[in-house]
Amino acid sequence: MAVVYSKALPQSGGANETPTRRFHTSTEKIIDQANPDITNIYAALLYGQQTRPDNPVLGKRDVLGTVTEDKQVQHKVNGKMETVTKQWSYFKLSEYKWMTYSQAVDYTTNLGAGFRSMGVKAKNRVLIYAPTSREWQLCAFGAFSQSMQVVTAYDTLGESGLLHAMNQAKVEVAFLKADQMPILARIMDQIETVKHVVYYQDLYGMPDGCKEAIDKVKTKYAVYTMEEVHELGVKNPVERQIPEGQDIALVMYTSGSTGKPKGVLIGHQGVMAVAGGIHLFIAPYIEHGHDIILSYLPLSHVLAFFVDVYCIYSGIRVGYGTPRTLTDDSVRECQGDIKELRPMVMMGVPQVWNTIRAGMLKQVNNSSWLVRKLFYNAVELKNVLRSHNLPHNFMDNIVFKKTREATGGRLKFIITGGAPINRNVQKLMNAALCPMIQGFGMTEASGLLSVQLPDDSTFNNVGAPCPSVEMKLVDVPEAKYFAKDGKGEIWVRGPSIFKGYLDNDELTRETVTEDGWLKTGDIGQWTDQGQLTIIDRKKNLVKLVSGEYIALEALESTYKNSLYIHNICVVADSRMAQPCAIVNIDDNQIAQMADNAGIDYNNPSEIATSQDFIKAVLADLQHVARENNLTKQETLAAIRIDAELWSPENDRLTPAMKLKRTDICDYNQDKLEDMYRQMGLDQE
Ligand SMILES: Nc1ncnc2c1ncn2[C@@H]1O[C@H](COP(=O)(O)OP(=O)(O)OP(=O)(O)O)[C@@H](O)[C@H]1O
Repeated sequence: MAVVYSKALPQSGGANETPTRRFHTSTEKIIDQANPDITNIYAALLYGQQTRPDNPVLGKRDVLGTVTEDKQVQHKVNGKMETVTKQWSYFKLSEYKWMTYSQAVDYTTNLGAGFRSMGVKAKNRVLIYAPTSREWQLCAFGAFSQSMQVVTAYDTLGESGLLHAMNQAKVEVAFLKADQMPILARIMDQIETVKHVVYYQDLYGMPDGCKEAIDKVKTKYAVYTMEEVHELGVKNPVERQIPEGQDIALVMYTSGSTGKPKGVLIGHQGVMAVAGGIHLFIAPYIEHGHDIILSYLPLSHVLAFFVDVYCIYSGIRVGYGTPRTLTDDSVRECQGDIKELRPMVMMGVPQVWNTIRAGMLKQVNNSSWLVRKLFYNAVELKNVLRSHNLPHNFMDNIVFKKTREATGGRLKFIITGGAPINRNVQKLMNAALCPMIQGFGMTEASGLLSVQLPDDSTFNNVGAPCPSVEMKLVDVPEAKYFAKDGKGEIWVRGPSIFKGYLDNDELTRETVTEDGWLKTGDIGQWTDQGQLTIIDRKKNLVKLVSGEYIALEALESTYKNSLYIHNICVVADSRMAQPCAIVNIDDNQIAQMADNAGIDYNNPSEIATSQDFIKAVLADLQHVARENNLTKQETLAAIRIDAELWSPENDRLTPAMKLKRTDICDYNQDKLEDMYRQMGLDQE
């Protein structure tokens, strides 16, 4: 009999809403804390210290140096191949060095005492503007040990965003990596409330320009290294001032996919309710005190943050890595983070998995016909066997040995979230690596709202509601989504819901109802097994000229099946009968793709605008549409290519790797207008 992952509460639901559903084993009670009675984030670390004091918990690699290499790149110029020399620099890293629970408690207690002796008090705010690292998390726990609040700012955030976060949140202390100091130096005259600046640096040192920036910052602020603050704490010990559950832990800014990031007030108990909820169902799949997770996604994003906290609480070691050093190819004279750490669990946003998939398929597609056939059939077979609960791991040693070894060979399951994952990507990862589970989360819910279990072999869903929330679907009449058909906007309620937006009560009232339901803005549907499927986001539903709605994100996820594209932004409005798209193709790969498609060109810089190449890519995308049974009105009518790789650095993606639609359209205005002309649309 099929498992039912969530259950409807009796006597719930109404004319415009589905019954309320909860995780199948917690229909009586929503989980509101981690056990035993852990309602604040610092207590999660203390719990680890009490239960496994000498177990390693936080691991990092030191940067030992850099290695610069010349690379010969082939380019076709005026019909002739030319070789250009480019310089690339790579990090050389140490092995992982671990801090035990006891050491982490001592260090953060001293750091908190250090903050206190600088004059920082409970409820004051410490802004962390640094990449994901052990230092990031130690600073956060140091602040929590004295009931200070942490304000998060993505390390890729530009000057204006950083200034906005610092001034809006009335930050007292700014904590940075030395590399970020030049940015602080540039905006320091406009910073209003900061009194102290604390920085850390790599063992190897800091990049050019940072020392001068630090000197400049010192003219206005008291500047300390992290070690100096720690030493201050050692010399001036004070009692820890552990927060209450209802205290605010974080001012976390959303990723900004729908506009300006909003400052979300997240409570300690909210995060620990999520941790308690996860523990209820994930504990059987984990070897606590032994398993390791690789943490490399931005800690300023809720997804990475709550997973780290859960791991610290439950005894999963957290090893820090960076997107720049994950694989062996990206470092020198050492192994990449994945192979060095050999994690059992790893998390990623769909963009990460899409890149891994493209790498795998490139290798497979370059092999002989027989190997290709064997590989693709094995992917299908392993998924089928898994879905019937039949033995399938024997295939790992025959077909998937290489792909598994590339990720250290110990992965038990991988987690994807933050945006929809393509079914084919999930299928491939299930087979070539290990089970991939999909979660659905939101900053306003302290992280997790729903997630699949590791032995759930179904696709196109984000699992059951987390035991820390209850959920219902509510009519969205303008888009013709009705609860009576089992569809509607996802509303959630529970202890993990946020405490409001910073300085924006009006938006808080619009987002949370008086009786505590958070309106997620996402459109969902229940499966027969009680899992949630996300059909789209309210803001990304677009009405076509026919009056029908199309779901942009869902379409993008489908079109990513084309191996031509690195990323895609589907564009539609009420003048159109069919959508069009801006397609992002990596300019390092475009020449190879054009060669494969037999397209003639004189210079690679011409390919993105070559009509023949555009036609070839569009034809492939239309083929993908047919293969996936998209309707005519969901099929792309035209495309244009943007060959500058979209990234958070060039403002085309949010730091959580989601599309920044407005920015993408602004940067490609000419291309859009050209496409609209081709589609016979009036210019607005
Ligand atoms: N597995 C998933 N599938 C589809 N969408 C997802 C998934 N996980 C998260 N999301 C989307 O991410 C949203 C939450 O993201 P986050 O809190 O980072 O802010 P954002 O919505 O991206 O940014 P902003 O609120 O500034 O526009 C959810 O509301 C949902 O739309």
